[in-house]
Amino acid sequence: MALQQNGIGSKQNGDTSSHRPSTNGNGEIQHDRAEGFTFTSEPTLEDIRRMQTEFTEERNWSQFHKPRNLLLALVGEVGELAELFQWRGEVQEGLPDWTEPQREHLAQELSDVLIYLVELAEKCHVDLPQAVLRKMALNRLKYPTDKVHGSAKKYTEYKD
Ligand SMILES: Nc1ccn([C@H]2C[C@H](O)[C@@H](COP(=O)(O)OP(=O)(O)OP(=O)(O)O)O2)c(=O)n1
Repeated sequence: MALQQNGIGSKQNGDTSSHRPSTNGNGEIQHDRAEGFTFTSEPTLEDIRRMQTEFTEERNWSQFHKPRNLLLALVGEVGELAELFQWRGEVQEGLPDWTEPQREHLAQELSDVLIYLVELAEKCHVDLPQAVLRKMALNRLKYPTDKVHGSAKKYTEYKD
């Protein structure tokens, strides 16, 4: 697995040949769609699950990493993430006013959230990548483009 550094706001390493999965209108994964900011393709969620399992097993911490504890840890990290935005007002996409140390701190807090989320899903036996595909399909059904285009209302507020 090739782990690459990809700082917040960077533009994907200039690697135009890498796969960039996205979904079409039917939820099928497509590749190589032109976008502004994209992620590198690795590590996958399964890679992250496996690396975190190694990390906890090496420390004999599996005994503590039960679903409820993982949920509390996840919520704690979401709180730390929120603190970075607290009292700043709205920020622009790409965080142009943030310093490099602030961006790195943000990258770390986002990573903590993802790591605990992936481990919580694992311990609950939820296959997270597949669950995301199913949920996005549901979201598309709930929010048909012709009905909601340009509106941020919740689906319960739309009249048929
Ligand atoms: N019992 C633990 C402790 C840590 N971690 C891992 C997962 C997170 O990615 C990160 C969390 O570490 P900390 O609890 O030290 O939290 P922070 O890294 O956010 O440090 P701080 O709270 O000082 O900001 O380390 C873990 O899996 N299990």
